[in-house]
Amino acid sequence: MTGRDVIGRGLRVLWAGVQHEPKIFTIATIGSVLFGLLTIGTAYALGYVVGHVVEPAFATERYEWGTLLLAAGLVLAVSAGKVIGIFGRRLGSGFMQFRLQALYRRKVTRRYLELPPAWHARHSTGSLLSNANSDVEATWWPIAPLPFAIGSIVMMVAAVVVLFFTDWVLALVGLAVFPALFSLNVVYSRRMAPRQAKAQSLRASVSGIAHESFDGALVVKTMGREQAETERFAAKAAELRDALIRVGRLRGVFDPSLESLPSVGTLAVLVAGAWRVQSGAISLQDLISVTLLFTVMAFPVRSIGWVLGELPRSVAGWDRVQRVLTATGEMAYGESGVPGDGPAEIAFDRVDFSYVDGERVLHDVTFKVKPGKTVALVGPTGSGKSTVATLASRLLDPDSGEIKLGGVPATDLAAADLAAAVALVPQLSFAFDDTVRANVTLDRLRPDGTPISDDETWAALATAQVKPFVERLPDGLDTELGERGTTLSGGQRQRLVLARALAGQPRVLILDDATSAVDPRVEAAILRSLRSTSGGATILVVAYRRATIALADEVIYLEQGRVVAHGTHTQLLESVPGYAGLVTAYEKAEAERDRSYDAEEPEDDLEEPDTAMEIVR
Ligand SMILES: Nc1ncnc2c1ncn2[C@@H]1O[C@H](COP(=O)(O)OP(=O)(O)OP(=O)(O)O)[C@@H](O)[C@H]1O
Repeated sequence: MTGRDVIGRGLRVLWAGVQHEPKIFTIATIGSVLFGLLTIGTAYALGYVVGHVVEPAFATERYEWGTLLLAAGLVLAVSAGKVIGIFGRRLGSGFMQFRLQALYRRKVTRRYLELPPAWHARHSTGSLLSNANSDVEATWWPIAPLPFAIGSIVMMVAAVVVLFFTDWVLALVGLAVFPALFSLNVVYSRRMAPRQAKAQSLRASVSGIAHESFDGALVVKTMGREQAETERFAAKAAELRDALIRVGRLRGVFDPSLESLPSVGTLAVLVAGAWRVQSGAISLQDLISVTLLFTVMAFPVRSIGWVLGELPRSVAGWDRVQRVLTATGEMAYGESGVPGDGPAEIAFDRVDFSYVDGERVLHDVTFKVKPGKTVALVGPTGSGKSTVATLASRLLDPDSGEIKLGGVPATDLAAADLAAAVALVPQLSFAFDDTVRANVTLDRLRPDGTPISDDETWAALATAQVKPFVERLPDGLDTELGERGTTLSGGQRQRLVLARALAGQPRVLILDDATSAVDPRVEAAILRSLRSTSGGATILVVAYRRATIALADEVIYLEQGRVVAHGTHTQLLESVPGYAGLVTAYEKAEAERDRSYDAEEPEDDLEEPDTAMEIVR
């Protein structure tokens, strides 16, 4: 992108911002123009004071009180006007900048949530954070000095006009200095563009690495990778440092030039002005006014540089924000609901799916889970169980074939209806830094529009076998869980997340290895409790334990993305050698684990500990 493009594009970005906040922008610009014109007024008012008060006082050695008061009034009036101008400009600029930043943060975050898991898999958390923070800030940084810069341009034009009325020679000095100032600002921003873009993208990389290191802190520590990880971060941080130094160097060259140009103008005015005063073409008052004009204008004119100098960063930020806002791939939702109430049927019909082009993960998957039934998905690792669970909850869409929920194609369901009807409890449980209650209810409303009550929350906690634990917490449902629920054990967190799914009274419940960190006896109790109390849900459970599998009404056995067998556990045990082998292996592993669990204290979290084992066939 060339420098000219940057200015053009940057101004278009700012124009988009102005269109969002036209009223505030107008107030800020009027304030700024007022300030600009009164800045010229200041120079001429002070010139008037010198010409009408100071000069006569030197000549006559006495004050003209009337003129003195008039001069004082003039200076005060100009200052008061400037105060109003500054107030309007600053308030308007701040409002505009912060409102736009807030608006675009919301837009970016909203878009993140709409984009599909495949998009998230391609973008690091660090760069997403950088989009929502520094990119949005960079985009709207120059909008704050924009009204000031517009006021300053008006001021420069007005100053040239006023100068022509004062003296054409001094006006020529102005005509030389002001365009030079403007041009210098333009060259500055063009040179700055590539440097700012580079620094902005490195900020995202540094943030990405930092985020990854913090997230994986435990791995880094336990694997003794602190040094390597520190070096990886240091290398990127050094690149960012160098990029910022290159930005700083350019600033170092241009800033003093921009600062000193008006002073050169002042000097030129003094030289030319002294000659004009001598030749009687202008008065001393005029010379003072023009000299002051160049001095007081130096500061506002810098605002043009603030805008132009930051435009490249703004454009770089805008491009990165737009990449998120215009990213496609989100799912289109229909407008249907899941018909009727109570448990809903899940049906897969000839479903093919691939994450990456050409690498098919599911082949021709067809099965039905009748309303209210519990079906276990069983298969070796990588056979596609999680993929089926993810498709069933419509986080992904199949390449071909169809998935129906309650007889309605999943793609026809409205987003809210889908979320209300289907709950997926994933392998990785996530808890918010909030209370137990907030984590379970998520402020959701029941179908009749009322909030989920405490009784319902307790019921969900009981079904998830975590009620006794929550009861023992110091503040019960009001207990704060800390960041990501770090105050909970893995099993407690999994059960809390399950309770969250249950509290929404889903009609389809999909458990993707959702209780892996839970004692097998508790897991069995959960499933039993789910079947007897939730009553309203069809359950699809990715299962790894014989006890869980045996609890299901039916089993779907997957191998390499294909449904190899579908029937009861007993039928499959007898007729499918692969299945029998896998379940036997699970059983052996469980026996090992059971021995270790038996050696520990018995779990007292079970709601119905005595019956939990009975249901294990
Ligand atoms: N996000 C992804 N991108 C690309 N390939 C993926 C992705 N997720 C899973 N896969 C691939 O899809 C196949 C099925 O994975 P899936 O997670 O569904 O299997 P699974 O049966 O649940 O395995 P496990 O029992 O180990 O959890 C695997 O070959 C896996 O490598």
